Amino acid sequence: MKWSEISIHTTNEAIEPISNILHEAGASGVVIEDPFELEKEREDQFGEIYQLNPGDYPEEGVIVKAYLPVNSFLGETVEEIKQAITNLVKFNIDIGLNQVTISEVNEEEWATAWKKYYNPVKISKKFTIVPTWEDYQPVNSDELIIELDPGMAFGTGTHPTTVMCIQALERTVKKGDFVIDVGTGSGVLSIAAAMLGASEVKALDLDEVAVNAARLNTKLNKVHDVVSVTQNNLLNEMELQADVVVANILAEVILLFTNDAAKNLKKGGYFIASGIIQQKKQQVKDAIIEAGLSIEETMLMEDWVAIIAKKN
Ligand SMILES: C[S@@+](CC[C@H](N)C(=O)[O-])C[C@H]1O[C@@H](n2cnc3c(N)ncnc32)[C@H](O)[C@@H]1O
Repeated sequence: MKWSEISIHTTNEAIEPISNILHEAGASGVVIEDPFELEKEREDQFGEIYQLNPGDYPEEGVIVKAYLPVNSFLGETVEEIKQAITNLVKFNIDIGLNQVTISEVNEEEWATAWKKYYNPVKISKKFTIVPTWEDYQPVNSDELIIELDPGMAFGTGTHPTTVMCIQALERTVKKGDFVIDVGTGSGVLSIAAAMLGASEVKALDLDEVAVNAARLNTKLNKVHDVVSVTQNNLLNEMELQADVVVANILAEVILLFTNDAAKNLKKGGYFIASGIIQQKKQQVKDAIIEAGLSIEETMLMEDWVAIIAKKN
């Protein structure tokens, strides 16, 4: 697959809304080139010094980059992104230079581009995500480490929607549980569930690239005996009884399978739904309640919402 890199020279203030616009437009990940990164102390946190190239960073403002698949919608998508960014001015957000450039990258370049910006990150009480090419020494003896090579699949583990899912899994998964992960991407949530003590995890994704990446990552983290990865459209044809169903997919997609999520849960089981923008929160909550579940908790991180619901 060919990928296109969209690069936006903007301001610090606009990073978050622009990242949201890019995610909404289907970008698999967003990279921020902020000159502040060059100054930042990283040694204390991870015991390592990172080699960053000043040539990659703008002198002023920040550059937000994202990767979009080259397909027949690309032109429209880019126009929508440009329009949405320009609209930010109406909300008094300073978009700075607002220089938007598009360039094509091939698969290999895309994968290596990620590696430059992807460092170990402690994302919850228990978990630290470490890219496979980093040599990381745990800070605490009870720290759980997920090694990841996201490859071309979504899921570096550090996106707010993923972080909230992992935090929700920490609260809901018990030893011996059966967990279903809908839209597994790199497999990060399935790996986390297995490390939290689940005895069986079913990872599902429609995208073959994700299925392969998830299989690779489950082996890398030595949880492949617990996690099975299958190509599947949402929960279609599934008649299972899980303790936890977790899904980090956009609200529009969650709305398509809230009934199936409820059907595939045991009594007392949890549905963790993430990837929801604020504006869609109520619609998703209504659908979850309509499916017979009760809302236990609503989490919020950087404008993203995750919901923990229970089957009573
Ligand atoms: C936002 S990513 C989440 C990846 C990972 N679970 C995480 O939390 O980082 C959403 C994933 O859902 C998958 N997906 C989208 N539509 C799907 C569908 N209809 N059935 C199964 N998977 C789907 C995508 O391929 C992608 O890997």
